[in-house]
Amino acid sequence: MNAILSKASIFLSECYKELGYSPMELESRLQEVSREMKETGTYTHTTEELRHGAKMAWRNSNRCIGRLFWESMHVLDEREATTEDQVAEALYYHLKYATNAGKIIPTITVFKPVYNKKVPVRIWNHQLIRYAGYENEKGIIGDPASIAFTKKCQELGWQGKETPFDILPLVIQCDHKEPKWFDIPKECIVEVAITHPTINSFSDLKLKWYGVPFIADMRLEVGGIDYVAAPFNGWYMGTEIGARNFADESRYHMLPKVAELLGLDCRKEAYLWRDEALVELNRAVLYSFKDAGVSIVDHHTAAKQFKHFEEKEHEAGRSVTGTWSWLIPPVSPATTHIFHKDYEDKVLTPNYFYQDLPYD
Ligand code: HEM
Ligand SMILES: N=C(Nc1cccc(CNC[C@@H]2CCCN2)c1)c1cccs1
Repeated sequence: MNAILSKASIFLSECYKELGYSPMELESRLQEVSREMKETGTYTHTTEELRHGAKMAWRNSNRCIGRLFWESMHVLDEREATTEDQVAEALYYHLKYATNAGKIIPTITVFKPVYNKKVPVRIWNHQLIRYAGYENEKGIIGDPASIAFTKKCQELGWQGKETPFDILPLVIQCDHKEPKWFDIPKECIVEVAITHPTINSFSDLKLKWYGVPFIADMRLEVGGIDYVAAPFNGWYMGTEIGARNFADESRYHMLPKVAELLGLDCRKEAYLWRDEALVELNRAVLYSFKDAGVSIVDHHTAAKQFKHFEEKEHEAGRSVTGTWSWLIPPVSPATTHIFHKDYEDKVLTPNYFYQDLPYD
Protein backbone atom coordinates (compact mmCIF):
# COMPACT_ATOMS: atom_id res chain seq x y z
CA MET A 1 0.00 0.00 0.00
CA ASN A 2 2.70 2.50 0.85
CA ALA A 3 4.14 1.70 -2.60
CA ILE A 4 1.05 3.43 -4.03
CA LEU A 5 1.37 6.26 -1.51
CA SER A 6 4.93 7.09 -2.56
CA LYS A 7 4.03 6.93 -6.28
CA ALA A 8 0.99 9.10 -5.54
CA SER A 9 3.00 11.78 -3.74
CA ILE A 10 5.67 11.86 -6.47
CA PHE A 11 2.97 12.24 -9.14
CA LEU A 12 0.90 14.81 -7.21
CA SER A 13 3.94 16.96 -6.41
CA GLU A 14 4.94 17.18 -10.09
CA CYS A 15 1.35 17.50 -11.28
CA TYR A 16 0.40 20.29 -8.85
CA LYS A 17 3.60 22.17 -9.60
CA GLU A 18 2.89 22.02 -13.36
CA LEU A 19 -0.71 23.14 -12.75
CA GLY A 20 0.48 26.11 -10.69
CA TYR A 21 -0.94 25.10 -7.30
CA SER A 22 0.69 26.42 -4.10
CA PRO A 23 2.65 24.15 -1.72
CA MET A 24 -0.24 24.57 0.73
CA GLU A 25 -2.79 23.22 -1.77
CA LEU A 26 -0.45 20.30 -2.57
CA GLU A 27 -0.02 19.55 1.13
CA SER A 28 -3.74 19.43 1.84
CA ARG A 29 -4.30 17.15 -1.20
CA LEU A 30 -1.52 14.82 0.01
CA GLN A 31 -3.18 14.58 3.43
CA GLU A 32 -6.54 13.81 1.82
CA VAL A 33 -4.95 11.09 -0.32
CA SER A 34 -3.12 9.50 2.58
CA ARG A 35 -6.42 9.46 4.55
CA GLU A 36 -8.23 7.78 1.64
CA MET A 37 -5.35 5.32 1.30
CA LYS A 38 -5.61 4.39 4.99
CA GLU A 39 -9.38 3.92 4.74
CA THR A 40 -9.60 2.10 1.40
CA GLY A 41 -6.09 0.96 0.39
CA THR A 42 -6.23 3.14 -2.73
CA TYR A 43 -7.11 6.69 -3.79
CA THR A 44 -9.21 8.37 -6.45
CA HIS A 45 -7.79 10.95 -8.87
CA THR A 46 -9.71 14.17 -9.35
CA THR A 47 -10.71 14.63 -12.99
CA GLU A 48 -8.09 17.37 -13.27
CA GLU A 49 -5.34 15.05 -11.92
CA LEU A 50 -6.48 12.32 -14.32
CA ARG A 51 -6.54 14.80 -17.23
CA HIS A 52 -3.04 16.12 -16.59
CA GLY A 53 -1.70 12.62 -15.76
CA ALA A 54 -2.86 11.25 -19.13
CA LYS A 55 -1.13 14.16 -20.89
CA MET A 56 2.09 13.67 -18.88
CA ALA A 57 1.98 9.99 -19.88
CA TRP A 58 1.91 10.99 -23.57
CA ARG A 59 4.76 13.45 -22.97
CA ASN A 60 6.74 10.55 -21.42
CA SER A 61 6.04 8.09 -24.27
CA ASN A 62 9.61 7.47 -25.45
CA ARG A 63 8.61 5.78 -28.73
CA CYS A 64 6.27 8.57 -29.84
CA ILE A 65 7.36 11.10 -32.47
CA GLY A 66 4.05 12.98 -32.12
CA ARG A 67 4.56 14.36 -28.60
CA LEU A 68 4.62 18.07 -29.53
CA PHE A 69 0.84 18.18 -29.03
CA TRP A 70 0.77 16.45 -25.63
CA GLU A 71 -0.98 19.34 -23.84
CA SER A 72 -3.86 19.53 -26.33
CA MET A 73 -5.23 16.01 -25.80
CA HIS A 74 -8.90 15.71 -24.83
CA VAL A 75 -9.50 13.43 -21.85
CA LEU A 76 -12.91 11.78 -21.46
CA ASP A 77 -13.47 10.61 -17.87
CA GLU A 78 -15.61 7.44 -18.06
CA ARG A 79 -14.72 5.96 -14.65
CA GLU A 80 -18.43 5.58 -13.83
CA ALA A 81 -19.10 3.18 -16.74
CA THR A 82 -19.50 -0.34 -15.32
CA THR A 83 -21.48 -2.43 -17.87
CA GLU A 84 -20.35 -3.62 -21.31
CA ASP A 85 -23.11 -1.54 -22.94
CA GLN A 86 -22.07 1.63 -21.11
CA VAL A 87 -18.44 1.03 -22.16
CA ALA A 88 -19.52 0.41 -25.78
CA GLU A 89 -21.54 3.65 -25.83
CA ALA A 90 -18.56 5.57 -24.44
CA LEU A 91 -16.36 4.08 -27.15
CA TYR A 92 -18.85 5.03 -29.90
CA TYR A 93 -18.78 8.58 -28.55
CA HIS A 94 -14.96 8.63 -28.51
CA LEU A 95 -14.81 7.29 -32.09
CA LYS A 96 -17.17 9.96 -33.42
CA TYR A 97 -15.81 12.84 -31.33
CA ALA A 98 -12.14 12.18 -32.15
CA THR A 99 -12.76 11.49 -35.86
CA ASN A 100 -14.48 14.85 -36.12
CA ALA A 101 -15.30 14.25 -39.82
CA GLY A 102 -11.57 13.95 -40.57
CA LYS A 103 -10.15 16.87 -38.59
CA ILE A 104 -8.86 14.43 -35.95
CA ILE A 105 -8.81 15.42 -32.26
CA PRO A 106 -6.26 13.51 -30.11
CA THR A 107 -8.46 12.01 -27.38
CA ILE A 108 -8.31 9.41 -24.60
CA THR A 109 -11.20 7.76 -22.74
CA VAL A 110 -10.29 6.55 -19.24
CA PHE A 111 -12.35 3.77 -17.64
CA LYS A 112 -12.42 2.57 -14.03
CA PRO A 113 -8.93 1.45 -12.84
CA VAL A 114 -7.78 -1.81 -11.24
CA TYR A 115 -8.46 -2.03 -7.47
CA ASN A 116 -7.24 -4.90 -5.28
CA LYS A 117 -6.33 -6.90 -8.42
CA LYS A 118 -9.97 -6.58 -9.58
CA VAL A 119 -10.27 -5.52 -13.23
CA PRO A 120 -13.57 -3.63 -13.78
CA VAL A 121 -13.12 -3.16 -17.55
CA ARG A 122 -10.81 -4.59 -20.18
CA ILE A 123 -10.93 -3.93 -23.94
CA TRP A 124 -9.62 -6.93 -25.90
CA ASN A 125 -8.95 -5.05 -29.17
CA HIS A 126 -5.42 -3.92 -30.06
CA GLN A 127 -6.99 -0.94 -31.86
CA LEU A 128 -10.69 0.01 -31.71
CA ILE A 129 -10.80 -0.02 -35.51
CA ARG A 130 -8.78 -2.72 -37.26
CA TYR A 131 -9.25 -5.18 -40.15
CA ALA A 132 -9.83 -8.88 -39.58
CA GLY A 133 -7.35 -11.57 -40.66
CA TYR A 134 -8.35 -15.07 -41.80
CA GLU A 135 -6.04 -17.99 -42.50
CA ASN A 136 -7.24 -21.07 -44.42
CA GLU A 137 -5.60 -23.80 -46.53
CA LYS A 138 -5.58 -21.49 -49.58
CA GLY A 139 -3.78 -18.67 -47.76
CA ILE A 140 -4.50 -15.49 -45.81
CA ILE A 141 -7.30 -12.95 -46.30
CA GLY A 142 -7.09 -9.50 -44.64
CA ASP A 143 -4.57 -8.35 -42.03
CA PRO A 144 -2.29 -11.19 -40.86
CA ALA A 145 -1.67 -9.23 -37.63
CA SER A 146 -5.34 -9.78 -36.70
CA ILE A 147 -5.54 -13.56 -37.23
CA ALA A 148 -5.44 -14.51 -33.52
CA PHE A 149 -7.91 -11.81 -32.41
CA THR A 150 -10.22 -12.59 -35.34
CA LYS A 151 -10.35 -16.24 -34.22
CA LYS A 152 -11.24 -15.04 -30.72
CA CYS A 153 -14.06 -12.91 -32.12
CA GLN A 154 -15.38 -15.88 -34.10
CA GLU A 155 -15.32 -18.02 -30.93
CA LEU A 156 -17.44 -15.34 -29.28
CA GLY A 157 -19.99 -15.65 -32.10
CA TRP A 158 -18.92 -12.85 -34.45
CA GLN A 159 -18.90 -13.61 -38.18
CA GLY A 160 -17.01 -11.59 -40.79
CA LYS A 161 -17.61 -11.42 -44.53
CA GLU A 162 -14.05 -12.66 -45.18
CA THR A 163 -13.10 -9.64 -47.31
CA PRO A 164 -9.57 -8.16 -46.94
CA PHE A 165 -11.03 -5.19 -45.04
CA ASP A 166 -13.64 -6.49 -42.56
CA ILE A 167 -13.88 -4.15 -39.56
CA LEU A 168 -13.55 -6.19 -36.35
CA PRO A 169 -16.08 -5.82 -33.49
CA LEU A 170 -15.35 -4.16 -30.15
CA VAL A 171 -14.73 -6.85 -27.51
CA ILE A 172 -15.43 -5.61 -23.98
CA GLN A 173 -14.92 -7.57 -20.75
CA CYS A 174 -16.27 -6.44 -17.36
CA ASP A 175 -15.42 -7.88 -13.91
CA HIS A 176 -13.55 -10.89 -15.38
CA LYS A 177 -16.82 -12.17 -16.96
CA GLU A 178 -17.25 -13.61 -20.50
CA PRO A 179 -16.56 -10.67 -22.89
CA LYS A 180 -19.30 -9.18 -25.09
CA TRP A 181 -18.76 -8.11 -28.71
CA PHE A 182 -20.33 -5.12 -30.46
CA ASP A 183 -20.31 -4.18 -34.15
CA ILE A 184 -19.17 -0.58 -34.58
CA PRO A 185 -21.86 1.70 -36.11
CA LYS A 186 -20.71 2.82 -39.57
CA GLU A 187 -21.11 6.50 -38.62
CA CYS A 188 -18.17 5.98 -36.22
CA ILE A 189 -15.82 4.86 -39.00
CA VAL A 190 -14.01 6.84 -41.71
CA GLU A 191 -12.03 4.95 -44.36
CA VAL A 192 -9.77 6.32 -47.09
CA ALA A 193 -9.51 4.74 -50.56
CA ILE A 194 -5.88 4.82 -51.70
CA THR A 195 -5.25 6.54 -55.05
CA HIS A 196 -2.11 8.11 -56.52
CA PRO A 197 -1.75 11.79 -57.55
CA THR A 198 -0.43 10.95 -61.06
CA ILE A 199 -0.69 7.16 -61.58
CA ASN A 200 -4.39 6.44 -62.25
CA SER A 201 -3.98 2.64 -62.29
CA PHE A 202 -3.05 2.78 -58.57
CA SER A 203 -6.76 2.35 -57.75
CA ASP A 204 -6.60 -1.09 -59.43
CA LEU A 205 -4.87 -2.28 -56.22
CA LYS A 206 -8.21 -1.66 -54.44
CA LEU A 207 -6.41 -0.51 -51.28
CA LYS A 208 -8.05 1.40 -48.45
CA TRP A 209 -7.27 2.04 -44.77
CA TYR A 210 -9.19 3.37 -41.77
CA GLY A 211 -8.61 7.03 -41.05
CA VAL A 212 -8.01 7.07 -37.29
CA PRO A 213 -5.76 4.85 -35.11
CA PHE A 214 -7.21 4.14 -31.65
CA ILE A 215 -4.79 2.13 -29.44
CA ALA A 216 -6.94 0.18 -27.00
CA ASP A 217 -4.65 -2.34 -25.29
CA MET A 218 -2.12 -0.25 -23.32
CA ARG A 219 -2.12 0.41 -19.58
CA LEU A 220 -2.06 4.05 -18.42
CA GLU A 221 -0.21 4.31 -15.11
CA VAL A 222 -0.69 7.52 -13.11
CA GLY A 223 0.61 7.91 -9.57
CA GLY A 224 0.47 4.18 -8.81
CA ILE A 225 -3.03 3.70 -10.25
CA ASP A 226 -3.43 1.31 -13.21
CA TYR A 227 -5.94 2.27 -15.89
CA VAL A 228 -5.92 -0.92 -17.96
CA ALA A 229 -8.74 0.32 -20.21
CA ALA A 230 -7.76 3.75 -21.55
CA PRO A 231 -8.01 3.83 -25.37
CA PHE A 232 -6.31 6.79 -27.04
CA ASN A 233 -6.10 8.16 -30.59
CA GLY A 234 -4.04 10.59 -32.57
CA TRP A 235 -3.61 10.79 -36.33
CA TYR A 236 -1.41 8.58 -38.48
CA MET A 237 2.08 9.29 -39.71
CA GLY A 238 1.90 8.18 -43.36
CA THR A 239 4.75 5.65 -43.09
CA GLU A 240 2.80 3.57 -40.57
CA ILE A 241 0.36 2.68 -43.35
CA GLY A 242 2.57 3.04 -46.44
CA ALA A 243 5.81 1.56 -45.13
CA ARG A 244 4.54 -1.00 -42.60
CA ASN A 245 0.85 -1.98 -42.76
CA PHE A 246 0.80 -2.21 -46.59
CA ALA A 247 4.50 -3.02 -47.12
CA ASP A 248 5.56 -5.61 -44.53
CA GLU A 249 5.66 -9.16 -45.92
CA SER A 250 3.86 -10.25 -42.73
CA ARG A 251 1.13 -7.64 -43.31
CA TYR A 252 -0.50 -6.74 -46.69
CA HIS A 253 2.80 -7.43 -48.60
CA MET A 254 2.02 -4.97 -51.43
CA LEU A 255 5.48 -3.94 -52.72
CA PRO A 256 5.74 -6.54 -55.52
CA LYS A 257 2.24 -5.63 -56.75
CA VAL A 258 3.02 -1.89 -56.63
CA ALA A 259 6.31 -2.48 -58.49
CA GLU A 260 4.47 -4.46 -61.18
CA LEU A 261 1.88 -1.71 -61.52
CA LEU A 262 4.69 0.82 -61.96
CA GLY A 263 6.34 -1.44 -64.57
CA LEU A 264 9.58 -1.62 -62.58
CA ASP A 265 12.33 -4.12 -63.44
CA CYS A 266 12.48 -6.32 -60.31
CA ARG A 267 15.17 -8.71 -61.53
CA LYS A 268 17.95 -7.16 -59.42
CA GLU A 269 17.82 -5.76 -55.87
CA ALA A 270 20.31 -3.11 -57.00
CA TYR A 271 17.63 -1.61 -59.24
CA LEU A 272 16.08 -0.45 -55.91
CA TRP A 273 12.62 -1.37 -57.18
CA ARG A 274 11.49 -1.95 -53.56
CA ASP A 275 12.49 1.56 -52.60
CA GLU A 276 10.82 3.10 -55.64
CA ALA A 277 7.60 1.18 -54.98
CA LEU A 278 7.76 2.19 -51.30
CA VAL A 279 8.02 5.90 -52.07
CA GLU A 280 5.11 5.79 -54.54
CA LEU A 281 2.99 3.84 -52.02
CA ASN A 282 3.74 6.36 -49.26
CA ARG A 283 3.10 9.25 -51.62
CA ALA A 284 -0.28 7.70 -52.47
CA VAL A 285 -1.23 7.30 -48.78
CA LEU A 286 -0.43 10.95 -47.96
CA TYR A 287 -2.19 12.18 -51.10
CA SER A 288 -5.33 10.09 -50.47
CA PHE A 289 -5.73 11.15 -46.81
CA LYS A 290 -5.19 14.80 -47.74
CA ASP A 291 -7.71 14.50 -50.60
CA ALA A 292 -10.23 12.89 -48.22
CA GLY A 293 -9.74 15.64 -45.60
CA VAL A 294 -8.46 13.18 -42.99
CA SER A 295 -5.58 14.37 -40.77
CA ILE A 296 -2.21 12.72 -41.46
CA VAL A 297 1.41 13.79 -41.14
CA ASP A 298 4.39 12.94 -43.36
CA HIS A 299 7.53 11.72 -41.60
CA HIS A 300 9.57 14.84 -42.45
CA THR A 301 7.00 17.22 -40.95
CA ALA A 302 6.57 14.88 -37.95
CA ALA A 303 10.33 14.97 -37.32
CA LYS A 304 10.31 18.79 -37.47
CA GLN A 305 7.43 18.86 -34.99
CA PHE A 306 9.41 16.52 -32.72
CA LYS A 307 12.38 18.93 -32.94
CA HIS A 308 10.05 21.69 -31.77
CA PHE A 309 8.90 19.41 -28.91
CA GLU A 310 12.54 18.94 -27.87
CA GLU A 311 13.06 22.73 -27.82
CA LYS A 312 9.89 23.33 -25.80
CA GLU A 313 10.82 20.63 -23.27
CA HIS A 314 14.28 22.16 -22.87
CA GLU A 315 12.68 25.55 -22.16
CA ALA A 316 10.44 23.86 -19.57
CA GLY A 317 13.55 22.46 -17.87
CA ARG A 318 12.70 18.86 -18.71
CA SER A 319 15.01 16.53 -20.62
CA VAL A 320 13.51 14.57 -23.50
CA THR A 321 13.68 10.77 -23.18
CA GLY A 322 13.17 8.59 -26.26
CA THR A 323 13.64 5.23 -27.96
CA TRP A 324 15.82 6.09 -30.97
CA SER A 325 14.98 2.94 -32.95
CA TRP A 326 11.23 3.75 -32.73
CA LEU A 327 11.53 7.52 -33.18
CA ILE A 328 13.36 7.31 -36.56
CA PRO A 329 10.84 6.78 -39.38
CA PRO A 330 11.05 3.61 -41.51
CA VAL A 331 11.43 5.66 -44.73
CA SER A 332 14.53 7.85 -45.26
CA PRO A 333 15.40 7.90 -41.54
CA ALA A 334 18.76 9.62 -42.04
CA THR A 335 17.06 12.63 -43.61
CA THR A 336 15.67 13.49 -40.14
CA HIS A 337 17.57 15.13 -37.25
CA ILE A 338 16.45 12.28 -35.00
CA PHE A 339 18.77 9.83 -36.76
CA HIS A 340 21.82 11.99 -36.00
CA LYS A 341 21.37 12.25 -32.22
CA ASP A 342 20.79 9.90 -29.37
CA TYR A 343 18.07 9.82 -26.72
CA GLU A 344 18.10 8.50 -23.17
CA ASP A 345 15.59 5.64 -23.10
CA LYS A 346 14.67 6.24 -19.44
CA VAL A 347 11.11 5.17 -18.52
CA LEU A 348 9.33 7.90 -16.56
CA THR A 349 5.79 7.79 -15.14
CA PRO A 350 3.00 8.61 -15.80
CA ASN A 351 3.28 6.55 -18.98
CA TYR A 352 1.59 4.01 -21.30
CA PHE A 353 2.76 0.43 -20.98
CA TYR A 354 2.21 -2.89 -22.70
CA GLN A 355 0.15 -5.39 -20.74
CA ASP A 356 -0.49 -9.12 -21.05
CA LEU A 357 -3.14 -10.12 -23.57
CA PRO A 358 -6.45 -10.63 -21.69
CA TYR A 359 -6.92 -13.86 -23.68
CA ASP A 360 -4.60 -16.75 -24.50
C1 HEM B 1 -1.30 13.16 -32.64
C2 HEM B 1 -0.67 12.42 -33.52
C3 HEM B 1 0.31 11.32 -33.17
C4 HEM B 1 1.22 10.83 -34.05
C5 HEM B 1 1.45 11.30 -35.49
C6 HEM B 1 1.94 9.78 -33.37
C7 HEM B 1 2.93 9.02 -33.99
C8 HEM B 1 3.42 7.85 -33.45
C9 HEM B 1 4.14 6.84 -34.18
C10 HEM B 1 4.46 6.91 -35.68
C11 HEM B 1 4.45 5.85 -33.32
C12 HEM B 1 5.22 4.56 -33.64
C13 HEM B 1 4.11 3.53 -33.84
C14 HEM B 1 4.61 2.23 -34.47
O1 HEM B 1 5.67 2.27 -35.11
O2 HEM B 1 3.89 1.23 -34.34
C15 HEM B 1 3.94 6.24 -32.03
C16 HEM B 1 4.11 5.48 -30.89
C17 HEM B 1 3.46 5.77 -29.69
N1 HEM B 1 2.64 6.84 -29.45
FE1 HEM B 1 2.26 8.39 -30.67
N2 HEM B 1 1.48 9.65 -32.09
C18 HEM B 1 0.47 10.57 -31.93
C19 HEM B 1 -0.31 10.72 -30.79
C20 HEM B 1 -0.22 9.93 -29.65
C21 HEM B 1 -1.12 10.00 -28.52
C22 HEM B 1 -2.35 10.92 -28.44
C23 HEM B 1 -0.67 9.11 -27.60
C24 HEM B 1 -1.21 8.78 -26.24
C25 HEM B 1 -1.93 9.62 -25.52
C26 HEM B 1 0.52 8.48 -28.16
C27 HEM B 1 1.27 7.51 -27.51
C28 HEM B 1 2.18 6.69 -28.16
C29 HEM B 1 2.76 5.50 -27.56
C30 HEM B 1 2.52 4.99 -26.13
C31 HEM B 1 3.57 4.92 -28.52
C32 HEM B 1 4.42 3.62 -28.39
C33 HEM B 1 3.51 2.45 -28.78
C34 HEM B 1 4.22 1.08 -28.66
O3 HEM B 1 5.18 1.00 -27.87
O4 HEM B 1 3.78 0.15 -29.38
N3 HEM B 1 0.78 9.00 -29.40
N4 HEM B 1 3.32 7.46 -32.12
N1 LIG C 1 -0.27 7.25 -34.98
C1 LIG C 1 -0.38 6.37 -34.11
N2 LIG C 1 0.37 5.24 -34.18
C2 LIG C 1 0.59 4.34 -33.17
C3 LIG C 1 0.81 4.76 -31.86
C4 LIG C 1 1.00 3.80 -30.85
C5 LIG C 1 1.03 2.45 -31.16
C6 LIG C 1 0.82 2.06 -32.47
C7 LIG C 1 0.82 0.59 -32.79
N3 LIG C 1 2.17 0.10 -32.58
C8 LIG C 1 2.24 -1.34 -32.65
C9 LIG C 1 2.38 -1.71 -34.10
C10 LIG C 1 2.27 -3.21 -34.26
C11 LIG C 1 3.72 -3.69 -34.17
C12 LIG C 1 4.57 -2.48 -34.41
N4 LIG C 1 3.67 -1.34 -34.59
C13 LIG C 1 0.60 2.97 -33.48
C14 LIG C 1 -1.33 6.52 -32.98
C15 LIG C 1 -2.20 5.60 -32.45
C16 LIG C 1 -2.95 6.14 -31.37
C17 LIG C 1 -2.61 7.44 -31.08
S1 LIG C 1 -1.44 7.98 -32.16
